[in-house]
Amino acid sequence: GWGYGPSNGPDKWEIEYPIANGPRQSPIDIIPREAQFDSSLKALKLRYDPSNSTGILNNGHSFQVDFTDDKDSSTLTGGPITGTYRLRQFHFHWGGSDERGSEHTVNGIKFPCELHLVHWNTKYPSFGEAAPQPDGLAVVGVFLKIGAANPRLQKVLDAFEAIRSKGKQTTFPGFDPKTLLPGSLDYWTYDGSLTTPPLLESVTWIVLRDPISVSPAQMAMFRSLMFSGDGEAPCCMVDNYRPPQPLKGRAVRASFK
Ligand SMILES: Nc1nnc(SCC(=O)Nc2ccc(S(N)(=O)=O)cc2)s1
Ligand SMILES: [Zn+2]
Repeated sequence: GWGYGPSNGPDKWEIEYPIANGPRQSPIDIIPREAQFDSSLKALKLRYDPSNSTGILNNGHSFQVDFTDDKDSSTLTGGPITGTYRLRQFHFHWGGSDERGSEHTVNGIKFPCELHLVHWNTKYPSFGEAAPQPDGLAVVGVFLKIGAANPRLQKVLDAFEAIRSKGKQTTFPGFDPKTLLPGSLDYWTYDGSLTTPPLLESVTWIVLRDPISVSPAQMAMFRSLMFSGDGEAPCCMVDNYRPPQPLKGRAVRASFK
């Protein structure tokens, strides 16, 4: 199956997923001076209920924190989207060292890590039905920048000993993802895709301008996870990011001047 190695990584995905060369692929390089300020863009409204967080899972590509999404209790509204999108999970992408790891870049600059909060449009009955629709998903991206240790992030990292290898999961109750957001919700937005197979072109991307902090020691903890399962040759989970894709004429709008 697909992965991030030399034989199954991003340059090979087009073989099984030809949409990899589609017109609205993600991530992209964001060039702030080429983004169009759009005064009609609304403020992002993120309302998350910590009681909706259920578990944390190593899925062999990243790790994700899953949320119960059978009610409108953890939602994204406002911003560039119409209607209500429900939070399903959040996960991260990171590098083997601090100078790479993010999927989106800004003026060609890579961050060491990027957080994705994945939401689906409640005009569809479920995530699975929304995922293939052009307006099916909305992902909020948050950059992580090397600085002071992030105590809120540390709560997630403290669960890692239970999910070291592929397929491992454990309960992760009562976590509020709002604690992982920067002070400002100013954002760039564009029409894109999932950044991993099946690379569905169904994502309204909302990338926050301001990063949150992560320390070098915390980045080392991300790199202690394994792509491999128990009993397989151990392979550190690093460089699980897709590089920027061609913009192909898309507009990138900014919610701020
Ligand atoms: N019918 C379907 N069910 N599930 C899928 S794909 C599962 C899924 O959530 N994939 C996913 C892949 C990439 C991203 S990302 N990195 O945020 O663009 C988010 C989510 S298609
Ligand atoms: Zn992602």
